[in-house]
Amino acid sequence: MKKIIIATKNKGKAKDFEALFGPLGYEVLTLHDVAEDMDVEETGTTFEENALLKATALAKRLQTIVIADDSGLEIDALDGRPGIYSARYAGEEKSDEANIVKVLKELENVEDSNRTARFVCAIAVASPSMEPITVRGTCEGIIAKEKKGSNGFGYDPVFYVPSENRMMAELSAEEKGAISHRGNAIKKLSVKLPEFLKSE
Ligand SMILES: O=P(O)(O)OP(=O)(O)OP(=O)(O)OC[C@H]1O[C@@H](n2cnc3c(O)ncnc32)[C@H](O)[C@@H]1O
Ligand SMILES: [Mg+2]
Repeated sequence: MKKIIIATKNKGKAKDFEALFGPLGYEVLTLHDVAEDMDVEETGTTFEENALLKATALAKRLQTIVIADDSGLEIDALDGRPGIYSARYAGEEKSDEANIVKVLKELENVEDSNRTARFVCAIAVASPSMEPITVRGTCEGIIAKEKKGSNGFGYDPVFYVPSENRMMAELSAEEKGAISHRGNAIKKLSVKLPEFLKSE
């Protein structure tokens, strides 16, 4: 089976990638499989910069092609926060539950029409011999007032997807992949990646 390496330790993200790459015949490997000790500091100021940091560090170490994803939630009423700080919004322990509680508290007095938000996903592909590339996918939604659904990860239980009339956490992995920021980024990658591989 063909293998694809994603420089992530986030198991929810890994599941999303499995839903996207599995049907194409790829086995998805993560840092847990190839470099458990690796922890790249996300010092960039954009999703793209952070995705590049993660992808290039692992590509250098493994001497092979690697993909990385840096993603997050931009809430308009919070001037785009939590943004690139989405994973650690409520503290270093990276708790999905605590992050949701914090966001809902901050939006307590914000009415429905002003609760617009989007998920953003930057994917970087790096190899030891090539200039890396990045793509960005987004997914528009509305932050709900309470949690619903148990699929997915992160902010999915409070992210209402108007086109599906459900929370992201109520979608199956396949349904999420068809409309999500990550799925949209992968669609763009499928256009760009063949060029990248040809010149490698
Ligand atoms: O850096 P890696 O190891 O990949 O794992 P991470 O969880 O730290 O990943 P990021 O730095 O990219 O932060 C992404 C955060 O944004 C949120 N997020 C990203 N994509 C999401 C999705 O599809 N559904 C819900 N929340 C998401 C969630 O809180 C993630 O922890
Ligand atoms: Mg991270």
